[in-house]
Amino acid sequence: MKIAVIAHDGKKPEMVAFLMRNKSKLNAVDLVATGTTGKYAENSGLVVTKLLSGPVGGDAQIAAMAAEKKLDMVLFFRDPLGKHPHEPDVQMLMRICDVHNIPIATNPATAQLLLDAIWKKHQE
Ligand SMILES: O=C(CO)COP(=O)(O)O
Repeated sequence: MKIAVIAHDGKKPEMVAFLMRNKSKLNAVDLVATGTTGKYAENSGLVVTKLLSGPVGGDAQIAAMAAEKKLDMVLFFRDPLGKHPHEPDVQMLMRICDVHNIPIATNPATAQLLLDAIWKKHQE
């Protein structure tokens, strides 16, 4: 199972807390993240493949993986109160996930529900 994790700066602490809380489930998962998110994510002790930082193409790299159906799920801890110079990339990533029917969570509550669901499905 391959899961992409992305967090805007204002949401990185929540993202790390989420990873720590779900470490037992995520240990067996192939995790990929945008650059800075990945560095923070490693604080949880999980192994993470780091791509480019979001504003310089990381979101686009994750979108490309989604378009090629190489991802099972995207966990995107968005900060709706922040300004992002790469907002077009953010919109593009969400659009591509919708185009290719890739599950995408944009807040921690949905991320938890999606992870629990995909985990249960894989246990069956
Ligand atoms: O900008 C991002 C998501 O849009 C995340 O990028 P970083 O993980 O490099 O901070």
